[in-house]
Amino acid sequence: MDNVITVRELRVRSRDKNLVGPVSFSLKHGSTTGLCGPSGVGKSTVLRALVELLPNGLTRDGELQVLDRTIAPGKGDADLRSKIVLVPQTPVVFGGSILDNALFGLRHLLRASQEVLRERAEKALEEAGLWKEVADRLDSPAQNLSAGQRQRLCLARALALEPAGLLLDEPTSALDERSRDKVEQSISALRGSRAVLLVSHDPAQVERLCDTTVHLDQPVTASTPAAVG
Ligand SMILES: Nc1ncnc2c1ncn2[C@@H]1O[C@H](COP(=O)(O)OP(=O)(O)OP(=O)(O)O)[C@@H](O)[C@H]1O
Repeated sequence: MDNVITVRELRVRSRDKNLVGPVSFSLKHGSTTGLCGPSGVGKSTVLRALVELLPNGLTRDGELQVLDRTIAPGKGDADLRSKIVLVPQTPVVFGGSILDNALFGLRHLLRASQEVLRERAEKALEEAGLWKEVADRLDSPAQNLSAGQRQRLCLARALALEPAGLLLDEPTSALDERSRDKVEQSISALRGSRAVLLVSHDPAQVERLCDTTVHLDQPVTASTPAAVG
């Protein structure tokens, strides 16, 4: 199976209004795909649709296939969300330690000894490019990390689940150049091992990190000629 995610004619609707799409694309194992388009066109909404975490009132149709499973609308579950993990634009850091944060999610999904869980979390911190900066303070509060480190901690939390696909929503939009470079290095290192869908407003970043690009156009509505026939 080469494709981790395949999407055909995906649309997101709010009651009778088409908000997003139709859009079709596939994410190949080991490749990084940019998701681009003007503000408000629906990039974040597409990411949420892929993990079946749309806000109340929004529904999707069209085909969504994750690995060898077709996900019917409304049938997303924990299994889907451990294989495909969404890292939101604003890093969510919980009140505990750096290690607690890296383990969050994994603790709920993996029945394993503390030792095994910790190994997985440490590996994920390494993969996210944060290990060297936090190895000597895993028990200190995650809230003390810088914005760039928080973003990489969220990446580590996602990677600890060993997902086949990662959906990254503008992971560097709030960062200075130095922090951005570090996050980009971490994303770059995922090439070959994960399918990554990266929402970015920055064409240079897409050029640096992505193998292919999906351009999201304004939604097709019933009144536009493109929707007829
Ligand atoms: N819960 C909701 N109910 C109704 N409409 C919504 C809801 N959430 C998002 N939308 C609408 O869906 C459209 C797409 O929003 P979305 O945030 O996905 O765009 P975006 O391309 O990610 O924008 P940006 O680049 O500014 O982050 C917008 O018109 C937005 O107003």
